[in-house]
Amino acid sequence: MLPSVGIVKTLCKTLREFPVHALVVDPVMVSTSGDVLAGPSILSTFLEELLPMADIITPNLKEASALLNGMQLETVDDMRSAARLLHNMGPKNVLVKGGDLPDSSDAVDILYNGHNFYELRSPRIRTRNTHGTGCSLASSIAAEVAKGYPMLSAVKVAKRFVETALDYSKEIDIGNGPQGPFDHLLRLKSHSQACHRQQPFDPSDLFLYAVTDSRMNKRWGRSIIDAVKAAIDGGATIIQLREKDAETKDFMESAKACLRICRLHGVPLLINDRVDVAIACDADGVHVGQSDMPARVARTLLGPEKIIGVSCKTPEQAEQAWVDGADYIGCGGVYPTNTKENNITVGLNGLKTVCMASKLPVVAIGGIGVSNARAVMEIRASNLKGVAVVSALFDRECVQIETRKLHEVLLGSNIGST
Ligand SMILES: Cc1ncc(COP(=O)(O)OP(=O)(O)O)c(N)n1
Ligand SMILES: Cc1nc(C(=O)O)sc1CCOP(=O)(O)O
Ligand SMILES: [Mg+2]
Repeated sequence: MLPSVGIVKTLCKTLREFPVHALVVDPVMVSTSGDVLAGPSILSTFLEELLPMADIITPNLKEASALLNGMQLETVDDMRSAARLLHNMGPKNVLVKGGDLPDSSDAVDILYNGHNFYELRSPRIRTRNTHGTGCSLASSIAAEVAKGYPMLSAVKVAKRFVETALDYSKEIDIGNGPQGPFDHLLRLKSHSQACHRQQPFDPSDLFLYAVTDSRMNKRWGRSIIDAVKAAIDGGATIIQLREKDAETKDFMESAKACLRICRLHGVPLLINDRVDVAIACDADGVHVGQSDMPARVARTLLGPEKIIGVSCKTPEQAEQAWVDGADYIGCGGVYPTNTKENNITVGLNGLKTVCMASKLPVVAIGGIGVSNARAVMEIRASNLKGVAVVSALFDRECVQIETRKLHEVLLGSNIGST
C-alpha cells in the first residue's frame, strides 16, 4: 500500500541502492469495494519506476484493469492479454489473479513469464472470509522465493496455501463487514484436517502428464534425470516414472534424484506400479493398473496425503477407483499405441463414456501427441483435466521442445476448463 508519489520514489531509490534477492509487488490500487486507492500520479510513478524492478506483480482483476487504463477483464483470455501487456511494462513475471472472474466455477490465476502462460486452477471456495488473501498470497510467494524455489513453484505453493487456509477458515464467523478474516495458522493446529494432507491433490496438475520410458531414454542417450528436467522445463505439470525393467535399487536412486528436481519446481512425482519404491522415496504418489496393487491397499500403505491414480477403461473400473479412494484415473488407450503392448484402444467415445461415469478427475492416455491432442480436448468432459504422454515427449530428440509444443496446443484448448 504505497499512498504517495514520494513514498514510491523513496522506495525505488532505496531498492536501487540496496538491491534485494527478489521483489514481489502486490499492487494494492483498488479497495475491495472498487475504490481506486492510488491516484493517477502515484499510478504513473508505480508503472514507470516500481513495476520494472519487480520479479513478480500479483494484481487481481480490478488492479490489473486499473494498471491498464481501465481495460475490461472478463474472461481467461482477457487475463492472458492483460498479463502480456503488464509484462511488457517490465516485471519478470505477472500473476493476474482471477478470484473475481465472473461466471467461473474455478478460481483461475494466469502466470506469465514472458515465454509461457500457466493457467493455475483450483476449486472456488465459497466463503466471505477472504480478507487479506491477496497480501497472504504475495507474502507466501516471497517466502517461497526466499527459500530458493523457482517462481512457478513458489506461486503454486502459495496458491495452495491460500486455498487450504480459505477452506479451513470458511466456518469462521467474525465481524460484520463484507469480508471476514481467514486463519493463516491452520498448519499449527493439530485438529486441522489440512495438517494431515499437506497439499490437497490439485486436478489441474493432470494438465500435461509426462510418463517416462527408460527404453526411449536409452534410445536417445539421455538419463532419466535429464528427461524429467527437460519435460518440466517444457511445461510438464506432473511426472510419472514408468520404469518397467529397472532394478529396484536403480529405480530408487533415479526416483530420489527426480524427486529433488520435481520438488524444486512444485511438480508432483508419481511412481508407476511400485508402491514400495514410492514409499521408500517419499514420492508424491503412485499410478496403479487393474492388475497392480489395488488402490484401496495402496491407500492404506501410503496414507491420505499421497496421490493415487488408477488405469480405467470402463465406467465400472472408474467407480471402483472412486470407492477405493483414488485421486484420479488414467483412461486409455485413446488411440493405438506401441508403447504399451497389447493395449486395448477405447477411442474418443470410450474416453467420453468413462469421463461421464467418473466421479474422479480423468487424464487421457494412449497415442496422444500434438497432432491429435485437440481432438481429445474437444470431448469437453468437465472432469477431463489433461493428457498423459510417453513417446510424444520421450521418443523424440528434444524433450523440452516437444513438451513445449504440446503445452502450447493444450493451452489453446478448453481442456479442464469446461
Ligand atoms: C496416467 C496413466 N494412465 C495409465 C497408465 C498405464 O499404467 P501401466 O502400468 O503402464 O499399465 P496398467 O498397469 O495400467 O495396465 C499409466 N502408467 N499412467
Ligand atoms: C502407459 C500407457 N497406459 C495406457 C493405457 O491405456 O492405460 S496407454 C500407455 C502408453 C502411452 O504411451 P504413448 O503416449 O507413447 O502412446
Ligand atoms: Mg501398472
